[in-house]
Amino acid sequence: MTERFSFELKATDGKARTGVINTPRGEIRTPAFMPVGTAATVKAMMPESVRATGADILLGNTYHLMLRPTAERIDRLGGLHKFMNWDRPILTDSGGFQVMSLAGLRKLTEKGVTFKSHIDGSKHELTPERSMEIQKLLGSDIVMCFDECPALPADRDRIAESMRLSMRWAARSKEAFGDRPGHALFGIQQGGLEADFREESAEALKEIGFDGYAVGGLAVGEGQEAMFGCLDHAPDHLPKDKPRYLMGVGKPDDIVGAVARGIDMMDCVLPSRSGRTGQVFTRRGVVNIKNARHADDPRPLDEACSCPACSNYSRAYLHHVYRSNEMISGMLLTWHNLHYFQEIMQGMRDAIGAGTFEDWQAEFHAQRAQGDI
Ligand SMILES: CNc1nc2c(CCNCC3CCCCC3)c3nc(N)[nH]c(=O)c3cc2[nH]1
Repeated sequence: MTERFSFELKATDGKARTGVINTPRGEIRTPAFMPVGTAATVKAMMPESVRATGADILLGNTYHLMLRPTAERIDRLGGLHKFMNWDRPILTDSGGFQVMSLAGLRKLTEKGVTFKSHIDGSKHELTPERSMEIQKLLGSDIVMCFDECPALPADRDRIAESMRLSMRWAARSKEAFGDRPGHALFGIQQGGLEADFREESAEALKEIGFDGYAVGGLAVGEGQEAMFGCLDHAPDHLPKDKPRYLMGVGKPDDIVGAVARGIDMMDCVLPSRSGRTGQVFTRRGVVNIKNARHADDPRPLDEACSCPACSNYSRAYLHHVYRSNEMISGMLLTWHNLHYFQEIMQGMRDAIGAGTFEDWQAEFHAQRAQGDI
C-alpha cells in the first residue's frame, strides 16, 4: 500500500506505452479503460462485477453528484468509495463538460459557470475552487482540473480564447487543490484540432505542474480521422513520465488507435450505455441483439468470450430478455461489453510489453473484418 501517487513506465512499443499507476487505494494497469459510474453506480452492475470485468479504476461525476445527493451528503456518509462500495481508485471529472452538455440556462464568465440543474431547475455555480472542493468532499483519488471544452467546429479565435481560459482555470484549480499526498490532480490540454494551440496548452500545463495530463476537447463530433490527426501530435508535448488520459473515448478501434499514439487512460459511457440499448461489442464487430435473426440462435454472443453472458446464455435468450425489457438484459450485456473492453486493454498491455503491438493491432482489425457475426 503506497502513500504516494506514482507512475511507472514498464515498456514502450513505438509510441504505445504500458505501465502501472500506484495509488494508496491500489494500482492501475495501463493502458487502462475506466468504466463510467455517473451517479455513484456503473449502471446495471454491482461493484464486485465491475471489478470482475478487470477494471482497476472507475469514474465518478462531479456534476451529477453535486446536484444529487450533493457532495456534502456523500462526505457526511464517509465519501464516495464507502457510499458506492468501491474501495479501489476513483477518478472524478470536474463537471464543466457535463454542465455544457446537460444543464440548462448556463452563464460562462471568467469566474466559472452558473447553471440550472437538469433535475429540478435549481441554480448552481461551478468554479475551479468549487470543483476542487466537491471532488475533495467525494474523496476521489484522481481529481480533474475545472476546464471549458469548446463545441467543435469552432473558429481559431474561439478555440484560443477557450483554451486560454481553461489554462487560467487550471492554475486556479492547482492553487485550490493544495498539497494532498496520495491524491492526484490532472491538468487537461485543450486547443481543438489546432497543433499550435495544443502545444501552447501543453506548455502552460507543464509550467503549472500536474500529476497527470489529460487530452481534452476531443470526441466532440470531430470524427475518428480528425481525432487521430490531433493525437498524432498532441500527446507529444506532454511529459513522458506522467500518465496521459484521453477523455471520453471511445469505440474499440478508437481506443486501440489512441493507445498506438501514446495514450495511457480512457473513459467512455459506450460499453455500459450500449449494454442497455442492445448493442453488443465482440471481437468480430457489433451485434444488435434486438434483431429478429437472433430469435432462434442457440449460439453464445461470442464463443471465445468467458463472461457470464457468453458462458451461460444463448443469443436467443438474450434476444428474448431484451425484447421483453427484462432487467437481466442490461445486466448481462453491460457485463459482456465491459468485459470485452477490458480484454482489449489486457491484450494491448501484454502486446506492448512483448513488443508485438503491431501484430496485435493487425489481428485486432483482421478479426473485425470477418463477415456474419
Ligand atoms: C464523449 N466525449 C468526450 N467526453 C469528454 C469529457 C468527459 C469525460 N467523461 C467523464 C464522465 C462522463 C459521464 C459521467 C462521469 C464522468 C471531457 N471532460 C472534461 N473535463 N474536459 C474535456 O475536454 C472533455 C472532453 C470530452 N469528450
